[in-house]
Amino acid sequence: MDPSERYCYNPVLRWNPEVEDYFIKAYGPHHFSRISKALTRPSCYSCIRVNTLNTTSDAVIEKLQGIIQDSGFQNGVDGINLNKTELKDSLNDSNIEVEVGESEHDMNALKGSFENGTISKCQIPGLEYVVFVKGSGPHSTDYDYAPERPPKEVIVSRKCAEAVLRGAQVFVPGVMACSAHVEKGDLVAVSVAVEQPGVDGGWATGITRGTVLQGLQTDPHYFERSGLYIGQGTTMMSRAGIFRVLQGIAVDMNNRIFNLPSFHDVLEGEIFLQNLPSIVTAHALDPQKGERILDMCAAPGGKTTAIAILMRDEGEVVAVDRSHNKVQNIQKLAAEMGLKCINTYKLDALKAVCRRNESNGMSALCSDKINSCTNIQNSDLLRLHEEVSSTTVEGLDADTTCKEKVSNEKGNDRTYISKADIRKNMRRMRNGPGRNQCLGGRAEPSKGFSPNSFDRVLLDAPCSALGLRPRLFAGEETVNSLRSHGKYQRRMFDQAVQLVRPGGVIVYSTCTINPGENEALVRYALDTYKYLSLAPQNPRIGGPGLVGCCEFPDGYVEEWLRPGEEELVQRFDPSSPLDTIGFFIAKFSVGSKEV
Ligand SMILES: C[S@@+](CC[C@H](N)C(=O)[O-])C[C@H]1O[C@@H](n2cnc3c(N)ncnc32)[C@H](O)[C@@H]1O
Repeated sequence: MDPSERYCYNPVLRWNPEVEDYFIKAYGPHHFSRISKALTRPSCYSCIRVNTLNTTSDAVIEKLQGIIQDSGFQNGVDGINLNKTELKDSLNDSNIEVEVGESEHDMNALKGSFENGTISKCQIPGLEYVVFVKGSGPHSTDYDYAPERPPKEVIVSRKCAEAVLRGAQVFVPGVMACSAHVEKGDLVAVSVAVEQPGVDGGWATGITRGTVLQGLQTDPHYFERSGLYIGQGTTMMSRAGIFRVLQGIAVDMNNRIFNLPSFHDVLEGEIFLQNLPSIVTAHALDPQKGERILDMCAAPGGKTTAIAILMRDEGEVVAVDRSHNKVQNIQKLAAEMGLKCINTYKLDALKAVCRRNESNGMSALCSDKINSCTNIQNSDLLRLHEEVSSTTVEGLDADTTCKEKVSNEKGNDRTYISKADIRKNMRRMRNGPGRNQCLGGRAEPSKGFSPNSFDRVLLDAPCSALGLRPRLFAGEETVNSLRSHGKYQRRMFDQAVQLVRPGGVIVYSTCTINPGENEALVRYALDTYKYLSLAPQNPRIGGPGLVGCCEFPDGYVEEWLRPGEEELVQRFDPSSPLDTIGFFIAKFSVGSKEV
């Protein structure tokens, strides 16, 4: 095999065959293949939301420029220097039709945002507080291959590789296999073990941790790893060390396929790394000062804090999540950003509505102040909740569903102190103690809220996360698991509808490309609740939704949007010039519930 075909990054995303058929019906074969390709790559820029209550975009840009200079990025070491033409080309390099009218205007504003340099302000009206930092890639890497002297290699797990593509290092737990005789300081080619179809019809990588590689075709999964090389690095310990210690950096990645500056733990309280569609979601909700807002699936709090800042910290944002630890994370983020209007609760969003108990004469004990029920003994309601909960998909828990801020970098608790760590500590000293140092309070449980008690509700639903990038494998979702996600989301939406007041607003969003969790939810909402209508969103930079329906081999028909509805939702296509994650936003106006 030609080494240039083997030692390169050209992954093909694998899907469950039925899911692939379904998506091909939805998008057409060429468009779906572009989406699949785009999903294997990270977006070409980092998107930073500035906390306008504490600072300004200009101040943040100045600080980030200093940090980038300190870290050597600007010296071309990491290839981040913005090449205007390159970037404009990458934004234009698509066959996807860009929507017209307002959206085209916003789209041009987005392109314009990149024209001033490496770090730039978003030029979409209203989003000037969003800052973009341009990355680069894909770069080709010379792995110094010679027929008799194949490069020393390290194979990493898929999760590790996805984190590396986003800018992380290779940590010890991520290493699956390594060449014999690797010593500290060796240059190694890093490839990824991706799931392959197994004999039992499932998927498996088939590589046991600790496998010795010879660099020969007899190595396990040699041919499958063709085109799955994610860069070159220097080992920070010997082969024996890598498989003996439990943590630390195993490979310092110094020759990456994609270079994206990492701003984790930088300027805490002043900025938040957030995907552009998530920021747009908060705008679509259009929260007003003094209102009472519910964020039903709020952790880690990215959209909660964006909403609170749009409200200038005036009013109340009730942020709930079913995971205790995740609720604490929202509290920490709110404290870090200095936001006072956020109240957090641990609550299963499927049980978010509490009612007066009319059947046994007991009154619901709802706190007048916060309308949060602290006690409820309605057996009928509880039974209903049990039924609803039983539709929960196995494994659809907090950790697997909130993938927007995926943390694969398990090895972050490392003992090795790199120059990067020293720089980080210096920055911390400059920036104050930050999120990790501030204590989170207790995650107060809630038994739910009174019907009609919120002006606006955001349901950023747990989903299949099939829009997240970069992704190297998509075979785990089946048509049935996708349908289960849809059922779960409809049950949550039912709760949202009860909690919002007449005249209020519901925004529903997901980070998946699956129409069954997007357009089909909108169809369910409009057909079930006649007093709901789709509302226009501002800004609108995403594309139109999918119109029509899909008939499955088992006869099930999934209905999407009807003509005229498509321009009222925002669908962020990962293969479009915006280069965002796959995302979907629908906004509903709530009419009189009496009808
Ligand atoms: C997509 S993430 C939310 C991201 C968040 N809105 C943000 O922007 O930072 C989905 C969240 O839903 C939570 N979740 C899943 N099932 C839930 C349930 N039944 N009740 C409440 N939260 C749930 C997960 O713990 C996860 O944090």
